[in-house]
Amino acid sequence: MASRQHINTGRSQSQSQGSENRLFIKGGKIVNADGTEDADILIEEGIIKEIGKNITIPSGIRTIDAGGKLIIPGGIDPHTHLQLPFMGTKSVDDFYIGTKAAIAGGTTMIIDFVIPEKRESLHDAYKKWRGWADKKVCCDYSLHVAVTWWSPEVKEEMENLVRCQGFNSFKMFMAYKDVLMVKDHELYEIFEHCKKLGALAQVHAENGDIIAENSKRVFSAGITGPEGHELSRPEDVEAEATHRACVLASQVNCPLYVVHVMSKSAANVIAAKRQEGCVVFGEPIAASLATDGTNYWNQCWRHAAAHVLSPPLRPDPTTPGYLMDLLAQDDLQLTATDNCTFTHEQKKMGCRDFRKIPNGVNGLEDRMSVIWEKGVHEGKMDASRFVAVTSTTAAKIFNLYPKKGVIAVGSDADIVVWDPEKTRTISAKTHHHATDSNIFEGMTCHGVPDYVICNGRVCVDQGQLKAVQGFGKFVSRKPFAPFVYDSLKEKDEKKKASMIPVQRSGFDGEMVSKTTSSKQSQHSTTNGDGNKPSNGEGSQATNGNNEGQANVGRSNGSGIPTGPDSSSNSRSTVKLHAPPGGHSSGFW
Ligand SMILES: O=C1CCNC(=O)N1
Ligand SMILES: [Zn+2]
Ligand SMILES: [Zn+2]
Repeated sequence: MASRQHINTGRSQSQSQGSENRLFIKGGKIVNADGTEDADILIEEGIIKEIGKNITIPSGIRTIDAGGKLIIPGGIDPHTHLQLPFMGTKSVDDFYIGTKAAIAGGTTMIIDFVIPEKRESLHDAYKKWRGWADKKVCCDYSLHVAVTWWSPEVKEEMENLVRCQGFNSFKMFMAYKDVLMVKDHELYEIFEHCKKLGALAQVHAENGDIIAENSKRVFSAGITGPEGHELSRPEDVEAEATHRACVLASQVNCPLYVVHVMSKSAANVIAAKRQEGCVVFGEPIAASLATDGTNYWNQCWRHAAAHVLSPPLRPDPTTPGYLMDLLAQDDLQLTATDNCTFTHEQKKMGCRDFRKIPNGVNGLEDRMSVIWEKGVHEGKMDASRFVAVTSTTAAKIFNLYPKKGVIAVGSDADIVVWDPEKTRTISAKTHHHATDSNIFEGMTCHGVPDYVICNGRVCVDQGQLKAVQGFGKFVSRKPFAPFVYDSLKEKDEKKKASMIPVQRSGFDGEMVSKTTSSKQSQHSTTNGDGNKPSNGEGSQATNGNNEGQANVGRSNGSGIPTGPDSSSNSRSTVKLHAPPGGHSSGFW
């Protein structure tokens, strides 16, 4: 059970006054990511003050009877795009409507994205987004910043945002060529800078160059409908970029977060890299966990276009179940929605050309119920894992924990009384989004919030939505999140230990003597990074094949670097083909 520590959250009494600044929740089963507990909860001034069985109830306090229900941390959606100017229009869920819809479904915090245009100051863009959001949000929110271009000024602004404005995450697009996309060498430098700042690097992982070429060819072949969207960016294009981002990040040992994982192939890349010991997090979204790309071939254009987002949903109908399995076993780590909604009128901008269909779907209101239905009710995960993937892990990754993401003394009173047996059928006719379609239309889900409490204010009251515009606050975040950065230290040390230059006797190019001892001698037959020289690299010592025995992932004591760090798994020593002179595990 989460430690019960007191945390100063900085929210003054007036901010959390709300309809009741004291609340008592009795009779429920508390579910945290690390366990469950039958206990009551006393809330005062927006903070969880006490958890236990025999709490003295102050007089005049409102009591919520949570008998037979679960008490879970409010959902945290770490990936939304509210009122985003995009593709010649603007997403219709703004910071008021979007956060109201979020609360209706049991989400009590969002993290949205500042997306500067190329050449736009990151700081100016940040101020713009704060101006849009602060007066509208119904629940607490935070922001990531997208790095859509690279220059010394951008580098400096990133540092200022981390040190002075409370940011610890930056997103880079590998797609949207010429609009948002950055190139590999820029990614390398941005990752290196994120690592130095103690920030998390997020990527939209699709190969933008391939998409640009494919889109032209698919359209020229006469395919103008939404099916062209998926045909132009099949899952290989997502998986390739996912792998490339992992390789780039590991060169500089930068922690990586892959947003909207939409395919089996990309998910497998993340799972494999995590097995190798890379610090990489995978974020499937409600859409990819509950529906699929066969919708792009629906006879109804409106239906098909409503499902257009990037990366696209995959036509393999087994994808959602596969991604949910990986999420249940922590090969994928947490869920979001990429909520970026457009009406049918807006989607019609692409009625003759799929490349012009505004990309984006809903999810904010329905994520919690959809994940409960497809994950818990279908028996793939328990309630604690549900809490982890909908709230706690996001709080830990983005350094909001334990202020957010846990039912613990001192934490914010962002709490949901969850009825696991109640059902609801999702429809655009009844949802709270501003859009006129819902990609989960007609889906009946178990798992419905009875009460949703935001910083002590009851915002869903026995199923009735009572969200208040402007009640939410911006939440800043510190760098070097322990959950992210603590596991990097060991890899940093290992690499430092292996970055030893080879000492050589002379530069006259004479054949050096064969190594006689197991440790690297003064006259080694290996090149600078400890590998056997191959065609044209280093001295031409001929020692037969280039193969060698190596303890993958562990220093072998001589300072010769080894392959990908697999120290985190039980893999034994493996026979490696010495890389042709490049570092197989990267260097930093
Ligand atoms: O990356 C993004 C931006 C907004 N919409 C979308 O579908 N993908
Ligand atoms: Zn994206
Ligand atoms: Zn997005």
